[in-house]
Amino acid sequence: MEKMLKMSSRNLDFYYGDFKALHAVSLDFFDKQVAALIGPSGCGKSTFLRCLNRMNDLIPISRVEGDILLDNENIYDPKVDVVSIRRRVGMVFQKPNPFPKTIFENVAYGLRVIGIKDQSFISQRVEESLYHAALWDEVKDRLHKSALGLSGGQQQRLCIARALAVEPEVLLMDEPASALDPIATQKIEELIHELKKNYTIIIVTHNMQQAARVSDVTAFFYMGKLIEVDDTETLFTRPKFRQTEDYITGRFG
Ligand SMILES: Nc1ncnc2c1ncn2[C@@H]1O[C@H](COP(=O)(O)OP(=O)(O)OP(=O)(O)O)[C@@H](O)[C@H]1O
Repeated sequence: MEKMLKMSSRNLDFYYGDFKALHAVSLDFFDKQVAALIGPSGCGKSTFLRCLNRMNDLIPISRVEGDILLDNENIYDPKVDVVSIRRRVGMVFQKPNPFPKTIFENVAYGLRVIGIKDQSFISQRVEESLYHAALWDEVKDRLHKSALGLSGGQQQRLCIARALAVEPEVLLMDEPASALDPIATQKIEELIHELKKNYTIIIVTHNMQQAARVSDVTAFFYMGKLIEVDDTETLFTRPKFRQTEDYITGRFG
């Protein structure tokens, strides 16, 4: 099947004040694929991820040069509405960050923000989102209890449900399992496998086994540069560059 280009960065430079954190990164992401971003601490993975839904706009000293295209439209074009970009490109963070509200209200939150008032529509979307985040069975009898009573792994799946509720096209995940135990991590990995049937997923991970398990393509970053991107299996078995090989064989990082 022909892969469809969903998102891409073109010659992306990123600065925190005078510090250049990304150097001319050009990278393509295809529809219904999982891409993993790997590399040693500080290489710019999270910075790059946050550029993809303009989360870095919130950092006053930051500056972006180059383009990021979503369905061929530059998301940094001044005409573009940032809120609509963040709706289309959802994000899940390293530490589960549910709001101190009920499980139901956490998932309904984004729908209320965009002005949806129809209660039966909201209820239906909450149920669907929890179902797609593989959490419905565990919470269906306690929807109106606090989200803070859930386990860490459940909270992270709740955050995924919250992101799914507004029907994003792309899902960004910044080390979504690094704060979780092995069983909760496995559930998140299985979930990623299911979600890629409907979404483009881009995941930052420190865990190379995880990248190998969940992703179709892997991109290796080093010191703010994209060194190499390839099919995950190829990158992990026949990397083209010395730095990639050194990293994946554990010589540094
Ligand atoms: N808000 C900020 N202000 C200034 N510099 C920053 C900021 N955030 C990140 N940096 C710097 O930008 C570089 C890239 O950081 P980034 O967090 O993107 O790396 P990373 O590869 O995701 O690292 P890690 O795996 O440790 O999370 C680092 O040198 C970091 O110190």
